[in-house]
Amino acid sequence: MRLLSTDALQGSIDVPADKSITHRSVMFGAIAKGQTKIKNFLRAQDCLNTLQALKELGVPIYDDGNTITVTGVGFSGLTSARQAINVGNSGTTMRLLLGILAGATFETKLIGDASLNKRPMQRVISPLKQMGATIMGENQQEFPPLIVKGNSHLTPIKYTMPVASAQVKSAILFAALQAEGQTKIIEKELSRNHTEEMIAQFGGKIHIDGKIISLYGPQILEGQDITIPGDISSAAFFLVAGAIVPNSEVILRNVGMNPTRIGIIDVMKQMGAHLQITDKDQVNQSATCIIKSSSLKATIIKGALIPRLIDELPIIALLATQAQGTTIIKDAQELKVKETNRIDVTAWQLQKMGANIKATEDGLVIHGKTPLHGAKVSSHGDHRIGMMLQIAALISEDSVELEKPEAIAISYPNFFQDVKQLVKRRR
Ligand SMILES: O=C(O)C1=C[C@@H](OP(=O)(O)O)[C@@H](O)[C@H](O)C1
Ligand SMILES: C=C(OP(=O)(O)O)C(=O)O
Repeated sequence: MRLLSTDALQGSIDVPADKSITHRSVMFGAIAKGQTKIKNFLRAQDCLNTLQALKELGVPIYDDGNTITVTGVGFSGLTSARQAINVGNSGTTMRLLLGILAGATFETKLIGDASLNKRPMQRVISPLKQMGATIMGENQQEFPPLIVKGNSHLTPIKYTMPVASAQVKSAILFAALQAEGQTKIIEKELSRNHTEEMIAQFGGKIHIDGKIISLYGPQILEGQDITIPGDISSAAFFLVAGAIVPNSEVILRNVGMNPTRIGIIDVMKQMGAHLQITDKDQVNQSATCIIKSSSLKATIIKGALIPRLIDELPIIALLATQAQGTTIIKDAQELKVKETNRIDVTAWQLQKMGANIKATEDGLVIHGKTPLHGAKVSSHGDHRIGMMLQIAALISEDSVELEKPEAIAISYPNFFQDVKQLVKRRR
C-alpha cells in the first residue's frame, strides 16, 4: 500500500476508545452480577476477540450497534466453551482470561495467531499455578496454545512481580477475586491501573499503597454503566504527527488521561513540543490535546517512565528522529516480547527510511535530526509499527510502500480515514 505524505496537517479527530479499558469492561461485565452497559466500545479486532471469547464461555452479550449489554453471570456462571477459544493477536485477552479461568473447574483451550504463539506466558502461568490453577502449553512449553483447568479452591498469594506488566497484575487480580483470603501484589514499577480502578468501580474492595496492592477474596462485583474514554496509545500517532509535520495544528478530542498512561505527554513536553491540554473531564479521565508543529530536542527515557508509555515507544522513536541531539531509550526490554520485537523492527524499518537509529539490548539510540526518504517498509503484522510507519511517511521526501497494512485494524480500524481527514496538502 502506498502511504500518504504531506506538508500540513490541520483539523480535529475524535480519538477511538481505549483498548485496555474496552477489554476489561466486557470481562468485568461478565464476572459481575447484573447488567453492564458499555458505551463507546472499541470495535477493533483485539476487543472483538474478547467479546467473542466471553460469549463462548456462556456470557449473554447483546450489541445494538451502539451500546453493548453484558448480562453478568459471576465467575461461577461461566460455562465450558464448545471448542478452543481463538483470541487472535491479543496478549491482553489471553493473559487476563487465564486469570478469570483460574477458578473455573472446566478445561479451556486458548489459541491465537502466529505472533501470539511466540509471546511469553510463564509470567502469568507461574503465579496462577501457585494459586492452584493448572495451565499447560503444548510439549510443556510456556507458549500458546494453552490449556487452562481452574480450581474452585484457589489460594491467595503474596507475589513480587518480576516484570512491570499490567497484564500479569490483572490476571492475578482476577484470580484473587475468586480466592479465599488476602492476595498481595508488589509491583516492579507502577503499570496501568485500569483493573484496580474497575474493581472499585464495580463495587469491589481493593487497597493500593504505592506499588503494593492488596485484595481480600472472594468478592462479588456488580454490573455498571461504562463509557470508555479515548485511547492515548492511539492518540499518540497524531500527537507525534502534529509535532513533526510542518504547518500543522491538530486537535485530538477525548484523549484518556489516566496518570499511569500519559508518559508520552511528559516526554513530548520535555522535548519542547507545542502541546496544550484543555477541557479536562475529571469523571471520564479525558481531555482535549492540541498539538502544533514543534522544534524538538532530544531526551532520555528510562526507568519508571517506561511502563507509562510502553506501547508508544515506536512512535516516540520516530519523534526522536526529528529532534535535535541524541535520544536514548533504555530499560525497555519488554518491547522485545510484544506483537513483534519492537526494538529491532522499529530500528530496522526506520533505518530503511534514512533514520540514524540503533537497537540496543534494552532500547534504542536515535541521533536527530535526519530527513526521511522513501522506502519499502513492513508492519511485520504489528499494528503499532504499521501506524508509526504511516506517520513517518507523512514527512518522507518520496513515496513509501507499506507491506501488511491490515494489521492496523487490530487496535485502530479507522486509522487511515483519520490520517486522510487531517492531511491538508498531499505531496
Ligand atoms: O494490560 C493491558 O491492557 C496492556 C498492558 C501492556 O502489556 P504488558 O502488561 O505486557 O506490559 C500493554 O503493552 C498492552 O498493550 C496492554
Ligand atoms: C502489546 C499490545 O497489546 P497486547 O499485549 O494485548 O497484544 C499493544 O496493543 O501494543
